[in-house]
Amino acid sequence: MILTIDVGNTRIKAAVFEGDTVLESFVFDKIELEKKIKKILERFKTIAHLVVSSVGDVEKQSFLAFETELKVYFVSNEDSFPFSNNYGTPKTLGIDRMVLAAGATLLYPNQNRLIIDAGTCVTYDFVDENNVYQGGAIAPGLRLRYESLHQFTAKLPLLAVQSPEDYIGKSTTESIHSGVVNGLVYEIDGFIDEYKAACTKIIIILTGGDADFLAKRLKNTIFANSNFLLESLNQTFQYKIKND
Ligand SMILES: Nc1ncnc2c1ncn2[C@@H]1O[C@H](COP(=O)(O)OP(=O)(O)OP(=O)(O)O)[C@@H](O)[C@H]1O
Ligand SMILES: CC(C)(CO)[C@@H](O)C(=O)NCCC(=O)O
Ligand SMILES: [K+]
Repeated sequence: MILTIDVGNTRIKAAVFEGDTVLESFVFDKIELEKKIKKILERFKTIAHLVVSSVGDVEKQSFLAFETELKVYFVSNEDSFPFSNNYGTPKTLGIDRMVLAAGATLLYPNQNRLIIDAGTCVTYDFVDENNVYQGGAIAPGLRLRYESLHQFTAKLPLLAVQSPEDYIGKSTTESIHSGVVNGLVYEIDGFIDEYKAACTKIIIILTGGDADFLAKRLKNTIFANSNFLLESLNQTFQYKIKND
């Protein structure tokens, strides 16, 4: 049994795996980290590995504290991955993006794949049918868009995410909801259309904290899987064990 942990820019996500199956998943704040891990380990006594991928600012020590009970493994850019990397700056490619690319490569062998992760940032990652990671895009996430409008203007209020009634906003709040939600939906549909035009066949995976909210609003029919990063982390670790 393994415990996978994804330290994101805002929150932490974790899941317990037995083979390829998720037994349970968790979301929590950084300050609760050690307490939550302890609780999970008490419930799932046969967890032998803690597998961590982190783009956040959590100290390694918080995880290393558990080394007396199990093996702790941090996924890094130095590991071997199931794809070859055509990114111009592979050393600065986010580890979350590498893990997503690895998961897509292993779970959907020899197909074009686009992984869209709608979290704090929205990232787009493309791995082609020859298992070459080609790159993608980084854009501000849903909540970040609301926060930036408020923070970098004098007059705009900070709103909570809400579905716009229409693309024509008839008030300040409606205009913000339309600009942020419709804007992001159009962006994602626009990217999907570009990739679909370039590839005759492509698998598209939508994940991250806003995946479900966005999936229902897209013109393109996309299956959302908010656990895809954790599943990919599990796959990446299994791949490492097999290839060591
Ligand atoms: N309690 C919450 N805190 C923050 N974001 C939330 C919360 N609930 C829902 N969300 C939504 O989830 C999005 C953030 O997604 P997610 O939790 O995947 O980000 P993250 O933890 O920063 O991970 P990553 O850095 O990998 O994107 C926000 O845009 C927001 O709309
Ligand atoms: C883009 C984020 C912040 C998304 O979590 C992360 O993947 C990251 O810090 N990336 C580094 C830059 C890059 O991927 O090229
Ligand atoms: K993200």
